[in-house]
Amino acid sequence: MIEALRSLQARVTGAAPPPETVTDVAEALEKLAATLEPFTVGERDQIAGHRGDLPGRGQAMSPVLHVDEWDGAHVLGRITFSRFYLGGNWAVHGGAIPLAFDEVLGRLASTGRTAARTAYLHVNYRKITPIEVELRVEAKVDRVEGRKRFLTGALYDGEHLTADAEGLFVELRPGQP
Ligand SMILES: CCCCCCCC(=O)SCCNC(=O)CCNC(=O)[C@H](O)C(C)(C)COP(=O)(O)OP(=O)(O)OC[C@H]1O[C@@H](n2cnc3c(N)ncnc32)[C@H](O)[C@@H]1OP(=O)(O)O
Repeated sequence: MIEALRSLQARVTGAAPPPETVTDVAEALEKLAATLEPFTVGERDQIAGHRGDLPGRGQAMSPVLHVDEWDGAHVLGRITFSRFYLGGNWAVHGGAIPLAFDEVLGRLASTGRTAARTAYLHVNYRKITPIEVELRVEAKVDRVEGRKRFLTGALYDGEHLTADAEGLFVELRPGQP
């Protein structure tokens, strides 16, 4: 279902259908939304974001990270921004890149440790990040100071660095949301 939704997002973004097709698609989507409405659950029980066994944790918000290496200290993986993430001139939208970094660094920050939240995320846009190209993602934990975890990450198109990020993730105290 989530994979189909990702595909739909990319198709909708890249399409210019005739008005009758727009109407048909809109009706079909409204029907689908109505089909799911009776199955609305609380956050704890929803599928999206909670299925570690599915690509992208089963959520369609950020692009899927395909993991090649992952431990408590570093991540190596691959990520492809579909057309859904198009900003302009075949470059990924500037807001989608921090989204991807937050997903990777945020998960790494909490791997094998108490959960942490993003306190800040600084992103440098070095070159255009292309749409529909498999990119290499690298991330690591640089240092831990008490509750503070400092992580860095980078996105590469081949040998070209397209963006890098530095984030602070603060360990949550018991009862902190
Ligand atoms: C499975 C999940 C995968 C995806 C995960 C993605 C992660 C996310 O996106 S989380 C959502 C986005 N983030 C948020 O909503 C966080 C909102 N902010 C907060 O909840 C709080 O401000 C929080 C938890 C970050 C820190 O608050 P609090 O626990 O009270 O910490 P606090 O005592 O103020 O600060 C702790 C230390 O961090 C430092 N610090 C906190 N915020 C910052 C900041 N923005 N910049 C610099 N330093 C900071 C403080 O100076 C302090 O340092 P020191 O111990 O040296 O004095």
